[in-house]
Amino acid sequence: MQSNLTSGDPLSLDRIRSVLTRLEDTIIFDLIERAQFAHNPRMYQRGAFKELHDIGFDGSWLEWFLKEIESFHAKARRYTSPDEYPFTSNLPDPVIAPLQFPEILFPNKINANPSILSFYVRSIVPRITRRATLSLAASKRAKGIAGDEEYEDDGNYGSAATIDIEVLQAISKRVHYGKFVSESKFLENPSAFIPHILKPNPQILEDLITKPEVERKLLQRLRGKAETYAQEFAADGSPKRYIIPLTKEVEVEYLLHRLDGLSEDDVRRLETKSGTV
Ligand SMILES: C=C(O[C@@H]1C=C(C(=O)O)C=C[C@H]1O)C(=O)O
Repeated sequence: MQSNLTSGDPLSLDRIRSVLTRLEDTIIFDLIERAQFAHNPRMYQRGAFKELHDIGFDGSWLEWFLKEIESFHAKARRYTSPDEYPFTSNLPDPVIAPLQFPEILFPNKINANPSILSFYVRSIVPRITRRATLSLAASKRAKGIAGDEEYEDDGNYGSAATIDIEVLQAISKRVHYGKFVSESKFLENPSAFIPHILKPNPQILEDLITKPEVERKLLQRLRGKAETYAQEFAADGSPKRYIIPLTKEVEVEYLLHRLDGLSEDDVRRLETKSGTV
């Protein structure tokens, strides 16, 4: 399948929104898979595994999985693509030359993954694994296991972490696609944005990029998918109540730096453009 970055118009809002819709499906179905396992809070606690400390790693089980998997993906040049962002810092260089992607985005270093990881571990995992955790506790009580030993840990640390990483990568891609949305909206009407970048006004920029009807249809679509595939998520909706605002934060942050390093002439030339997407 052609990448959205190398075929057709990568700044077409319709194309970008179709990528966001596909990522919704990936996120929902991966969350359903994660919900089959108990919370397993040990996986997210730094220092909980002596075995990791013994090999010189003092992060959490999940952070170790991220480091190991993202180190390989970095060698395979995954993070040279403008739509892929790692959670791990100080990754190795690619072993083959990076692909030459078109310069679509304005140079930036925005990476919201620390916020995504924290929200996922603290808010999403406990909610979506609640049913499996309670079911595990009931089966342990039936075997005479009571108290703390009843709860939360089914030992499936490898399977659960593998799925966690798929979810995190999909949420990260979805949130950072906000950069393409912002570039598209900026080039459509630069003069609407430029005054609020030159005199930074995040609220006005957020108002300019917000499309309430798009958000309404998206949430309606998601409720339908959740009711069809994952009733336990339908009422909650917390992932989207976080992912949309964070996507917009990325959009605004990208816009705030969209003129960095440009000369007054560059800005003036942009102001005369409109509808260049
Ligand atoms: C992503 C877009 O920008 C904003 C963010 C949205 C989201 O995160 O789902 C939806 C609409 C906009 O408020 C867009 O316009 O499609």
